[in-house]
Amino acid sequence: MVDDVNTIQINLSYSSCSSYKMSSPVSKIVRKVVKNEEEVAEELCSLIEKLSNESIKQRGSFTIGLSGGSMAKFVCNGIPSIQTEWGKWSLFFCDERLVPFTAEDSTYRLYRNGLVGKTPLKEEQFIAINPDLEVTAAAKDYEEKVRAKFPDCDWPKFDLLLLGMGPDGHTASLFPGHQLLKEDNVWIAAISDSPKPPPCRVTMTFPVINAARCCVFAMAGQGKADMVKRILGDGEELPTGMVKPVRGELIWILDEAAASKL
Ligand SMILES: O=C1O[C@H](COP(=O)(O)O)[C@@H](O)[C@H](O)[C@H]1O
Repeated sequence: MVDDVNTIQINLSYSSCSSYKMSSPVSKIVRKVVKNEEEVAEELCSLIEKLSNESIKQRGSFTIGLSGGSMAKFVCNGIPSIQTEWGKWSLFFCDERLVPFTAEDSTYRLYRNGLVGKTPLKEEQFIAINPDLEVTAAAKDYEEKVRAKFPDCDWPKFDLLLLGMGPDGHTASLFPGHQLLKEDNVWIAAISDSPKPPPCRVTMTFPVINAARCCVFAMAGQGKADMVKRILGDGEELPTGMVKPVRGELIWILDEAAASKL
């Protein structure tokens, strides 16, 4: 379990809304290195268990944002065994590929297949995109769905966002050098020129990500080591390095291989 996580409550407020300033420093950063991929999943899932129970105790619900790729594997393998009040969860997507739910690369599909039937979570608890819409309409529609869960907010305050990091340093569908890195008007943005296929996606914007109570990166393997060093060691301002929760906590869970160049 992440050593310092017990102090997380210091940063929590009871509201589900947040204000946002681009330049605010991150409140707290925790870095945890474990042995291997299996331990990354265990560490991540104990953290999810702990934060879900704290959120439910304090606010009566748990709001979590999911990412695709390797994060889905960690979560789907590990969380079926945690102890939590599953009925109080709402699951959102930090980003999603605009493909049918039957497509291999649909992130919703990964989580639905991995969690519904294997946990008490029900399909209705997933706040998913409408993949039949054109990309700008899909982003607008998804923002409306998220706003309905966070009424009257400037910026929503998710209890936990699970984020990945691509080999180019992207996170969610926020890619290096892309104009969306500066987007601070909308909660959910459309991207139709993603350098990583598929080209059309919807993504949470940085003000939403950085308003969360807690953001977590979890990764394993030598393939992540160079980029981990560039972000955490050299402090490069790539999208992953721009995740700086304003009044929240930032947690990195790495295996020894991913941390090997730090
Ligand atoms: O395309 C995406 O990639 C990132 C990173 O995935 P990973 O497999 O390299 O961990 C992921 O976080 C994002 O949700 C996804 O759309």
